[in-house]
Amino acid sequence: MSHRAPFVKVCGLSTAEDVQVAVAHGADAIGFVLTASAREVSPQHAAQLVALIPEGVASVAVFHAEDLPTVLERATEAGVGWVQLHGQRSAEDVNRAHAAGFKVIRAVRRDANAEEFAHWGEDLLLIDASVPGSGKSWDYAAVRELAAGRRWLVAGGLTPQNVVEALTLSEATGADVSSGVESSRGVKDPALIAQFVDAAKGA
Ligand SMILES: O=C(O)c1ccccc1NCC(=O)[C@H](O)[C@H](O)COP(=O)(O)O
Repeated sequence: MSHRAPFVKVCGLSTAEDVQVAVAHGADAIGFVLTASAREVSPQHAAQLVALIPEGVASVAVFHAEDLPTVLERATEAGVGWVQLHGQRSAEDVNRAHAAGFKVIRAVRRDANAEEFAHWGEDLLLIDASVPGSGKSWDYAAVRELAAGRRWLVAGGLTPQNVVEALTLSEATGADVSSGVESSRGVKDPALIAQFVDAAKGA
């Protein structure tokens, strides 16, 4: 792990309070799920929350199976600066998102083929559990060599309790959380968001 404070992204937010708590505690990125999910928000709703995010904190729209034209349309409507691409993707998708003015987090499953771990031009790689947003943890040390030298986020099953260990084991640039800061599926708990960001930033 680098000696710089880890990059921390909190994902699947849907209320002003949750955004404000994450920002106040020093989150580097806030994610809005614009794909089918218990956490899905409309691009219009996301736009209202993006307006609360100060300059210097990344606003991220998260997608799964959507094609690039749909990604770009929804992300533009939401007013985010970044897109996070899960699902079957190509280097061309990354290029097209860049050409449209977005920074890109490309998400890969921890058990993806080795070629998917190659650098396709994304700004950040995110290495996730097999099912994104499922809250399932995995062996965070397993991809350390594969991802060495990359800027990447560890994700999947992180909590305020295990994020420091995950960052240490994985040597990732940062961490991403959703389920681990929820009181029930899709419902964020501001106190858990604060605990997570504090813990990760102290790592
Ligand atoms: O959150 C979802 O439901 C979701 C659905 C489809 C694609 C991505 C989704 N979420 C992405 C994330 O929240 C994070 O990148 C990551 O998977 C966090 O997972 P976890 O902390 O285990 O919930």
